[in-house]
Amino acid sequence: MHASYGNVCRLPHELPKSKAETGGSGRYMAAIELDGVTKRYGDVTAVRDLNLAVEEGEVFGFLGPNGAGKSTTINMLLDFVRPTSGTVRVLSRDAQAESVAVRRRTGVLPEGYDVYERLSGRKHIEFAMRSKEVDGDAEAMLERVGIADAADRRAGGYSKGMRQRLVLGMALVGDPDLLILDEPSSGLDPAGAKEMREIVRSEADRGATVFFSSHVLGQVESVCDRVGIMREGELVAEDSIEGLREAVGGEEQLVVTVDAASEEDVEAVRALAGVSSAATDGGTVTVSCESDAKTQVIGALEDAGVTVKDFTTQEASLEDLFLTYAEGAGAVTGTGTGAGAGRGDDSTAAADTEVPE
Ligand SMILES: Nc1ncnc2c1ncn2[C@@H]1O[C@H](COP(=O)(O)OP(=O)(O)OP(=O)(O)O)[C@@H](O)[C@H]1O
Repeated sequence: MHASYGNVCRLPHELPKSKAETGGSGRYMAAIELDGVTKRYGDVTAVRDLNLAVEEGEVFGFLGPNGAGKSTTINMLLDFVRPTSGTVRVLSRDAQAESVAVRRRTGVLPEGYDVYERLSGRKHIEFAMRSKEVDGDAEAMLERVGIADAADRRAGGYSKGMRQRLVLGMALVGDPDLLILDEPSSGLDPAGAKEMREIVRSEADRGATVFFSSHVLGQVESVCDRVGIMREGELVAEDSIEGLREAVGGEEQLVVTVDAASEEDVEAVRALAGVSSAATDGGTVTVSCESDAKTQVIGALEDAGVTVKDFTTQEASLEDLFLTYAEGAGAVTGTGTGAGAGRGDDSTAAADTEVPE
């Protein structure tokens, strides 16, 4: 059995104090800390002066186009690759000097993991338990990842998605403090992708840190607390998705369906702070505004006696943001004039959109 760590990783600068400080102690609790990390392969600088901190209990999405340095970063976390300069700490330990201890507390789902063709799923989980020196219920783990029915079949006969589920089960063995998932949705059907999201959230809820790379931005958007975007070896963005939206100055477009609205009604909306424009055709009111002004817009219309039947919003999707940061495309405006990428309303934005390569 061997693993190849294909993708992902990022580094931090400043931790949000709300989650990073614990119990008034003032101590930052970082599960991953990269400080001034550079990795060169001959003339190629795969990672350049990377500073990144991922908090304990955080779900962090590590994004970037091909060749951005994600895999190299992940490999440095696991001491499969050593930095040319800088320091890497994982679970408060030195990633190089204490790599065995780090790996014991870390569950890894590598990209392109090869299963033992002749061993059953159950044997794989039992193998992971022995490696981690933990006891556990292999059957229950297979149940959790949705392949209990195939527990005693040879993994060589598993489909791609079943193999992915199996390797996820192996990563979850021993309730690791840190989960590193490289393209975890790869090969999964929509139900499997949903289950994966639920597992990621439940792992975070029990206190684990989840660091995962993905090109499926809908998945990232729905599960990550923060994301980091790598470009040409450098971390070009690190924030919550909402924070990235604000950083690129994106406004939202609010389309309100009403019984009837007059120019006078719309004037009240235009007067609100955070509203840059508003117009009506009588049956709908279209407003460009800052995200937190939406409630006031609806309120102002209702105060003016207008009956609001429905409304939709359009905002920059993670795909828009990704293209802005990773590809250096034009600014995201949230009104359809941004990076040329798709957008949707709040309920459908960026669902399972693959990053263009
Ligand atoms: N062992 C190596 N020898 C030489 N160059 C390498 C090696 N590993 C990575 N590189 C180079 O470092 C850069 C970053 O590669 P890396 O695999 O970290 O990118 P990535 O973001 O994971 O890409 P992808 O999304 O395609 O997996 C690339 O230019 C790559 O060619």
